[in-house]
Amino acid sequence: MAENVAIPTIDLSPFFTDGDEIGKVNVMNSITKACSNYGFFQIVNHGVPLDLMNHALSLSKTFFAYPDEEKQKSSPGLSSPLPAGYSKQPENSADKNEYLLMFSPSSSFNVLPSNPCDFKEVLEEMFTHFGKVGELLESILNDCLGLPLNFLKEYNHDRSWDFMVAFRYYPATNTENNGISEHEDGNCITFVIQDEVGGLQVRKNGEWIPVIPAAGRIIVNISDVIQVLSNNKFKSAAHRVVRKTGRSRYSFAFFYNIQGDKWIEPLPQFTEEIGEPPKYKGFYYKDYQALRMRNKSHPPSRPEDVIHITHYAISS
Ligand SMILES: O=C(O)CCC(=O)C(=O)O
Ligand SMILES: [Fe+2]
Repeated sequence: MAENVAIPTIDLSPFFTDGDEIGKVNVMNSITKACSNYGFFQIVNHGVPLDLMNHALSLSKTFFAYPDEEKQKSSPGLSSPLPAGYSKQPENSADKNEYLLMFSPSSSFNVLPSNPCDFKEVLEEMFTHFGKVGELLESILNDCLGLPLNFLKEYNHDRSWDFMVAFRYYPATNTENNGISEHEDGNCITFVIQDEVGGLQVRKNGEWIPVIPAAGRIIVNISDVIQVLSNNKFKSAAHRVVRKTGRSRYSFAFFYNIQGDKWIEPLPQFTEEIGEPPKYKGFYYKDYQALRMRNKSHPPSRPEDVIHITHYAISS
């Protein structure tokens, strides 16, 4: 494993400072480079208060330490498109974690815990802050890709499919340390904070690079939708979580998403306008989501049968 290769950390403060145009261009160049190479970077000065992130991680530890009976008071409702509420991976799952999933604070699907008492409020605040970071990053990516002003904002204006997950990964055993198997995310842009235990790893040029935990940093990864829209100009990052022995690991992931009825295909700016063939067939996002959910509910016995974005790839 490549211990000495760091994931770039990018300071977003120029985007919170009036008139720092040179700073903005520098940030955009760094983000363009990270997204073109392997789709992963970290951000600081992103607008999410450090106290809030620490408080959220600490309340999450309190919540997951409750007996199952208490946690299961937040079990998901049946009609929810994703299991909003508390769930545990089934015993036979390769992934060893339990999690609490929520949609936007205004969603009627949410089943948020009433204990610890300020957890619900802190989760909702986290969601709102992450949503703002999502909008900021989307507008930066829009400009990095050279798309018309506000193109992605208008194309992806419906925020109802965004969701956030608080995770607890169990300590590794002597024989087994998989927290989440290698994957790419299906949405647009993912934001992750992890506690000091660490364990998130990114694949770069065939090597696994650990993302070293650092308070206040948000890890950003480009996901499949952006990879398809940009016809592979920006890469959807392969990553996994490896568990450590002796300690549980806690993290939050925010999935800045796109509404299911959206048609996703490589944009003309990256295909016909530059004489490049599209690398993907178009698809409705909800169909891709359904296939990905099926991977989880009915895991194929052969790894090569797991559906990835390559399912829509056009072979050249
Ligand atoms: O817990 C983490 O650090 C990352 C989780 C993740 O990759 C995912 O849920 O897609
Ligand atoms: Fe992921």
